[in-house]
Amino acid sequence: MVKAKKFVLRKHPEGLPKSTDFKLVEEELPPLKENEVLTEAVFLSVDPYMRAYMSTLSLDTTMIGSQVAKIIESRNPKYPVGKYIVGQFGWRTHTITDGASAAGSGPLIVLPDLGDLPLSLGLGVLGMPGNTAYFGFLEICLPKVGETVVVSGAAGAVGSHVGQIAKIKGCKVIGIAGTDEKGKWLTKELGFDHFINYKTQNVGEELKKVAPEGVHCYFDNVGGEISITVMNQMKMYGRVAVCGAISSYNEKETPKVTSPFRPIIFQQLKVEGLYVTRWNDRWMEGINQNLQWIKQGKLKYHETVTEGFQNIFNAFVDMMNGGNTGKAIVKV
Ligand SMILES: NC(=O)C1=CN([C@@H]2O[C@H](COP(=O)(O)OP(=O)(O)OC[C@H]3O[C@@H](n4cnc5c(N)ncnc54)[C@H](OP(=O)(O)O)[C@@H]3O)[C@@H](O)[C@H]2O)C=CC1
Ligand SMILES: O=C(O)CCC[C@H](O)\C=C/C=C/C=C/C(=O)C/C=C\CCCCCO
Repeated sequence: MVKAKKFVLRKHPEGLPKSTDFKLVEEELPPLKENEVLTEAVFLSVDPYMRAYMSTLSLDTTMIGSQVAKIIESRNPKYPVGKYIVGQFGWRTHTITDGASAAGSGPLIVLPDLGDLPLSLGLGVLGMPGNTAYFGFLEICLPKVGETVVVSGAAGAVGSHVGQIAKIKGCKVIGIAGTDEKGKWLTKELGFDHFINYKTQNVGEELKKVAPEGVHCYFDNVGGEISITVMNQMKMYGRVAVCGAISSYNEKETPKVTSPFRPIIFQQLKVEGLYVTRWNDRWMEGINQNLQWIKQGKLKYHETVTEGFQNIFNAFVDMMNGGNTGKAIVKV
């Protein structure tokens, strides 16, 4: 009999989540039924959406999240033992699934052969964040060669990926993030043209200096005043991809911000929200293109790894506080 360990939500958090909002429990798993497989987590993802969803999750249910898991027992020929899958199984060590009804949304996929690349990329550049960057930027910002692109949350899983795709597409790229170390990584390693530290610099003034021509595309991961500031400097008919609003996830009420309607109307901006499951039917298109760019050396990835399933809460809060560069993951 396999005993799974899992974190359940004990309390809806107020502000930044606390470890006491969760409880680590064990669950005895039953024998497999026809078509079921037993999986064992090897890497787990921690993502900002988890905080956005927490207030709607039922108490005493397993905290949501995706993981790369190894199939360790199988009664389903589609998922043989030894294969690795990406599944929305939540914060748990072992899971029984029949594939068709995988927990959560998003496709349950068998990881393609990644050669020497780490399996954990299935949670980052070759998974949901990578497809968010690929589809969210290319399908909504519709970048053109020579255009100026601004990315907020630029040093994170999605933002650092968007900026690199923008460089691949021949754009000038300005990243906004919260530490100078992140800025150095963006400009020296990833080829961003400029960096603005929103914690220590005046975003509006710095943006005017590095983009006097104005901004064609804004890929927004953070929302709030940063975004209004960028939108005020956008060119006529600029495009805004609204991917996330992490600046508000820990707030009880949606924070009051300066109205964005003046730039939206006067600069006739196209502002479009996105949710990556929109492209579930093209999932492998994004993964394959991102994989090709990695192999060509055009797309670099970085992971901030926390060791130990028991430390997943720390990994989550550390990411929410800006402790990560690139994709934040937990290695079991
Ligand atoms: N719409 C969709 O389908 C999807 C949306 N998202 C969204 O994209 C965004 C980025 O996600 P992801 O790349 O996974 O996360 P990241 O890897 O970027 O990690 C979150 C980062 O957000 C930054 N941050 C935290 N608080 C604030 C704040 N108050 N103001 C500005 N920046 C802040 C921190 O970096 P720093 O040091 O710069 O502060 C932190 O490292 C999130 O908003 C997420 O919800 C992600 C996936 C899919
Ligand atoms: O179980 C689920 O359905 C979660 C799906 C996770 C899956 O991996 C696919 C997509 C993840 C999308 C992430 C979206 C975001 O991060 C943005 C989420 C919420 C925005 C809330 C804005 C609140 C403003 O105050």
